[in-house]
Amino acid sequence: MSSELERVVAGIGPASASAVADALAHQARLTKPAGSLGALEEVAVRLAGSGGVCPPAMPAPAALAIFAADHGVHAQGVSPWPQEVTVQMVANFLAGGAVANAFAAQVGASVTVVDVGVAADLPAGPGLVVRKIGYGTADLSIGPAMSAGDAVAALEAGISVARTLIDSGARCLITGDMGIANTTASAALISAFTGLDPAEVTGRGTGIDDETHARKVAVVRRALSVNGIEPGTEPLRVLAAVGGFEHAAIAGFVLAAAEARVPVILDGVIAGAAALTAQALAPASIDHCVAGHRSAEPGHAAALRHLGLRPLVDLELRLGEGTGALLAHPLVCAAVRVMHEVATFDSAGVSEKPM
Ligand SMILES: Cc1cc2ncn([C@H]3O[C@H](COP(=O)(O)O)[C@@H](O)[C@H]3O)c2cc1C
Ligand SMILES: O=C(O)c1cccnc1
Repeated sequence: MSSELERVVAGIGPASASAVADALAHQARLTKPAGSLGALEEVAVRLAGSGGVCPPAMPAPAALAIFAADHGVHAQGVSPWPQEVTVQMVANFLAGGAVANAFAAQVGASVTVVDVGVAADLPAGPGLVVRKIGYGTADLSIGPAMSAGDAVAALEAGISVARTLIDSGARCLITGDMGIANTTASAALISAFTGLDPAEVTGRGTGIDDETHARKVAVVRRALSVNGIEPGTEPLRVLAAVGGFEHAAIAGFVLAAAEARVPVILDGVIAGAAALTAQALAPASIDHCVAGHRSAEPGHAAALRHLGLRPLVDLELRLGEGTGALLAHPLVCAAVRVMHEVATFDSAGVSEKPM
């Protein structure tokens, strides 16, 4: 591990037990039946633990970072879309025309696009951060997708983007991705980190027929065997062998947010695969994450189970870009606002339930 990455990992602490206890006690005194806010109570307690303070800081303003990269495994015919859609969608994000832009506008989040490995050059401009590690990864079904050094460089790109956003005032980070064929790399990472069979965690991505799906499962299986990935393989080696530059960068983004005790809302299957990588490098990093939604990809549900996270929203989205996480942001804010503004039985003079 590089010294910078090591420093971030060493700086990550777990949820504060005392803030969690304070949050649970506070929840119990609010003017509502115990447990009546369901999963939102869990989120509020989680954010108290993450920040180490009760009530937790409002998770706003929020900043979305969309990490974009290309994938050599595209050559195996695992996605119905041409590779150049990645760079075209980056231009679309910068012009404000993607679904992620509409959802970010709806919830008041800023949008930063990060080129960590798109297979074409993009002109620098407002809203675009260029931290290119390469022009797409190598084909992970033939050998390692990237070198160990490139994996660390991509992790550090994500660390640096998270720090810049936090330094400029963001109090909630939201993960986003763009990279044609990245659901294949996601499935390989999820299979490697959960131990589940590729057939259980490989989905239909942007929409593929049965024949393409069977090929995609075989590609994931071959990737794991060609690269010698087994249970217990060192996490950085797994990432370099079968990950994408955006997975590595999102993992770094999560680690840096966790170090700073700023909550991260995770998006779909790509974020899930990246969060498994972050968990393998620093288990406590997940204490600072909220699962924004559950995507339709089967690997995402598997990743969330392994992360121990309960998704807030399930709208059968299967888009990525950060869209599911953006939609969850107002729910996370509402959960925290309850802790600040709702009266207690004492303060409001409301009778408590007799024992
Ligand atoms: C127009 C378009 C916009 C997207 N926005 C996100 N994705 C999503 O789909 C891609 C992954 O699916 P697969 O592995 O099947 O290629 C990623 O780029 C992901 O961000 C998009 C895909 C397309 C086509
Ligand atoms: O789960 C996701 O985020 C997803 C699913 C399909 C395609 N792209 C992203």
